[in-house]
Amino acid sequence: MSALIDPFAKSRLAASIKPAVEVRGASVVYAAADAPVQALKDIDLRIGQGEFVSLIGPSGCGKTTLLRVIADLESISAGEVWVNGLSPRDARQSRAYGYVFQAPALFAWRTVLANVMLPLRIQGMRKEQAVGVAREHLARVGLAAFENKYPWQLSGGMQQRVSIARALAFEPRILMMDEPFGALDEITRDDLNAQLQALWQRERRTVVFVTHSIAEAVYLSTRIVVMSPRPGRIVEVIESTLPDERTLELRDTPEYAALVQAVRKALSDGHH
Ligand SMILES: Nc1ncnc2c1ncn2[C@@H]1O[C@H](COP(=O)(O)OP(=O)(O)OP(=O)(O)O)[C@@H](O)[C@H]1O
Repeated sequence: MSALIDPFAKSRLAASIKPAVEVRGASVVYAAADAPVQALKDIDLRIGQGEFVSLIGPSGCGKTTLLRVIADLESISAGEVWVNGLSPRDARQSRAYGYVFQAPALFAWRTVLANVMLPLRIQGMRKEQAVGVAREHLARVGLAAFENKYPWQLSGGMQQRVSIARALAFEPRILMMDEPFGALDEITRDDLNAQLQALWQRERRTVVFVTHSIAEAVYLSTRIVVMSPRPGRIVEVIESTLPDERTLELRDTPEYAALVQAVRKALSDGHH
């Protein structure tokens, strides 16, 4: 049968791609002074290479915990986690992750260029090479002209772009983003969403993205993981029907509205 008319060709291809992240039956219980807190319960999630996956759910449902478990910043109480076929610890040691937090976390006394260079230098890269790599990544987020500024001389949105350049500079295979645009105004957020989408288009890196915004999740993701209130469980995984190439105008289409509706419904189902 020709591949062109083989109805299962696409799903077979997807199944053959080695997963970037595999979480099986994972639970996290935090020890607390009064009673233990079950943050995650029985999470099963497989993320393919090059996917853009958002985690969305009510405050305190364990989104950050799940991101931290994948990135080896938190350990699981039960289950298994594999990243590129390695344990999260081995993946971290092989520098699989780039991490972008809600606050830009830049060093105020270092220039923009020096901030982006820092992890490269810690990794042992020669200074001249680190300058070149840092400049290249600053250019990709549109900040080439700002390399000699200090973080406090930049707007919040520009600072967050510096953090993204820093996370991408050592070419991580997986970009972990924990509400990176949550503290920004809506216009800046739209702008950075469009830039991040274009960046993902170009590089097709695996992204795991935590957000509270349904609009942001639908605009950016290839799949949206909807979580329930604590203990966090996966209520539904919604596959995007939008084309890979997206512009902000796409948000006015019926397909976009239908996805927003589906996420809203899953969030509400998770509460019951
Ligand atoms: N170190 C810790 N010790 C005890 N409890 C914790 C710890 N870290 C998180 N928790 C609790 O675990 C639950 C999940 O927290 P987490 O930060 O993962 O949720 P979240 O979905 O990212 O929340 P938000 O959207 O508000 O950022 C919360 O109830 C939180 O209070």
